[in-house]
Amino acid sequence: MAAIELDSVTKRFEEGGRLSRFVDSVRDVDPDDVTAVDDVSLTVEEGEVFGFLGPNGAGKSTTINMLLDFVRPTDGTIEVLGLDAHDDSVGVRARTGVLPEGFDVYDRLTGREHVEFAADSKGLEEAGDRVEAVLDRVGLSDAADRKAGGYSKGMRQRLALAMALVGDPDLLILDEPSSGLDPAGAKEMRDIVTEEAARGTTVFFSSHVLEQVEAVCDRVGIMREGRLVAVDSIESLREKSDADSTLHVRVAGDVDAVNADAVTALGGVHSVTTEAAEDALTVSCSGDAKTAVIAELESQGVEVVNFETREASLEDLFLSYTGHDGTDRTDGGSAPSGGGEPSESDDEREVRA
Ligand SMILES: Nc1ncnc2c1ncn2[C@@H]1O[C@H](COP(=O)(O)OP(=O)(O)OP(=O)(O)O)[C@@H](O)[C@H]1O
Repeated sequence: MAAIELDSVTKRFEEGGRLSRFVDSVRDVDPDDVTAVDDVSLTVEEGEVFGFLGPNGAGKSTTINMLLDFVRPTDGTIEVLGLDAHDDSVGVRARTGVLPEGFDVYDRLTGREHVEFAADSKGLEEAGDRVEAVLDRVGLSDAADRKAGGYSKGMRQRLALAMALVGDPDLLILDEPSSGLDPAGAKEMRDIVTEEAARGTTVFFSSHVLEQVEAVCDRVGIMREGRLVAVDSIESLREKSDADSTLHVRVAGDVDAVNADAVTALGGVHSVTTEAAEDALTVSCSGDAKTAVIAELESQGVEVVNFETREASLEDLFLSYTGHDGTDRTDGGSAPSGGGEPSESDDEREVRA
């Protein structure tokens, strides 16, 4: 069963406040409205660790808020853990642990009282041992009876994680979970995500810290201007991306004898440089062009001594899919139905913005 199912979900925030009779009769949208989420369809399977990425303002928090019925979609349907996100929001929240972005503490309550409060809101009875266990798990046992107003930023974030974890939720929604954590805290948070996944919990994980995402996620979805422009495993996104991999090839004999123009002419190859001193050439190419490069060298009778590849980093991928490197990948490659094709021109979007 799917843990999260979004079907053609759109969320428009009405900014203009104009009466509907003044609204454009064709699109029925006030040009001052903000389309935070635009016709997004997405399925996250049970037990998956799913990374939700996108630049500032892409629509990630709005999507998360719709899963929890804090915000209602303008169009489309949302199911969480097999329940309707709106009609069964109480049931969804009882089985979901949430670490919200920008969580703040109640200064006068202790850490323990915060987690007890979270346990109470999830309807857990006699939760004392479970509260103790999650405080221990996030490394707050020693500080549990101190007022949270005196907690450091990292301790507040650990407390938020403890509140999300109490009651062994079926779904964990983590919005920027490593914010404020030092490297050791970020590693502990990753370990907790991995442990939760091993116990079968679905984790929906939004973050700007791409190494965190790469370390823990099975698949990622990339949002851009409200639309889901790619959904896949990081490995597949790498294969399909325009972001370059680098192939460094050492050859036997004179590298200047290589027909570099023929290599450059191969599909997916963007540049070739030769280094005579090292008898090597460096090829910048898309992930799936590397085999063709080696085959071309062999067909020229060049003996390949060895080769190394450097894959595009997740940051390169992110930039290539969100267009922040100057390219436009709104074709999405692997975007699911409703997520890939642009539904309006850039001009229209400028008018809206
Ligand atoms: N309550 C609201 N009223 C009006 N516009 C809103 C509201 N909430 C979000 N928006 C707008 O919707 C768009 C998407 O915002 P959202 O917070 O979902 O982005 P995000 O991807 O979570 O960004 P960030 O990474 O900065 O947190 C933005 O243009 C934002 O200004």
